[in-house]
Amino acid sequence: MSTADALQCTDLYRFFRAGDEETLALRGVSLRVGRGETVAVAGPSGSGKSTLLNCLAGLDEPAGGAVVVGGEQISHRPESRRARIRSQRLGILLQSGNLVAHLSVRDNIRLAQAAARRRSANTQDQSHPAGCRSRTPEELLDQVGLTSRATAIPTELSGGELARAGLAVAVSNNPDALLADEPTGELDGTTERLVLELIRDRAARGTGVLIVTHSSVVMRIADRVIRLHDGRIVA
Ligand SMILES: Nc1ncnc2c1ncn2[C@@H]1O[C@H](COP(=O)(O)OP(=O)(O)OP(=O)(O)O)[C@@H](O)[C@H]1O
Repeated sequence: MSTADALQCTDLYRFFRAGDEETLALRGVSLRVGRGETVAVAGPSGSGKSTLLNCLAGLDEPAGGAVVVGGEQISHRPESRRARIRSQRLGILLQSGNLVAHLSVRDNIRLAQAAARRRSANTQDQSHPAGCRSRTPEELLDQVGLTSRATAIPTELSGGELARAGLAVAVSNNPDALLADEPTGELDGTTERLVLELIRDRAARGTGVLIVTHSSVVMRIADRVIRLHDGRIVA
């Protein structure tokens, strides 16, 4: 098992240009998330939180700086390489959801695991990034309390069930790092606590967790809170 941080970025810059207008969404952001650590990222609307998460996930390319996941650089790499690193080393929970609409919850988990295995086979990299074996779909369904909903498709699930199913898929590859954008935004108190317990359990198994959030409950369970303002870390 690598002793590298779960996730680290150095001096990230990201500009957006619309017509004559240029927005500096990230201005030199550096951070590290250790294995087993949970870090919350907070900040006002427009401070750069989603842009940061997208760059960390390799879904967006920073203009400058570097992102390293589990010891492997994901930034400034061809999309095929970024996709392989995402699939093997990252769990990503975006507000837009991470489930394939026509597949059952169980098949969504199987699909994510098969993609990670296929990419491992292609690169001869058989390591389990976070240092322990991946859970089976049945174990993951049990853990998120969805055994009885295993064959349901996403449109048949409640908001809380969708959040739990999304989390099961995001951690199904036993990721080095879990990146979540407002994972509890729409949830009632009970479901929020359950989702946070599951995230904490994942951290206890060695995954580094980074959560973009406005929730004071999420900030309380985090080991650290990073505050962004105007594309910079201010605390
Ligand atoms: N595709 C884009 N084109 C132009 N500007 C963008 C684009 N995406 C983000 N921005 C700008 O970059 C800045 C940071 O946006 P970002 O979405 O990262 O903020 P945020 O902190 O996630 O906001 P919120 O809490 O409202 O989701 C904002 O000024 C935003 O308008």
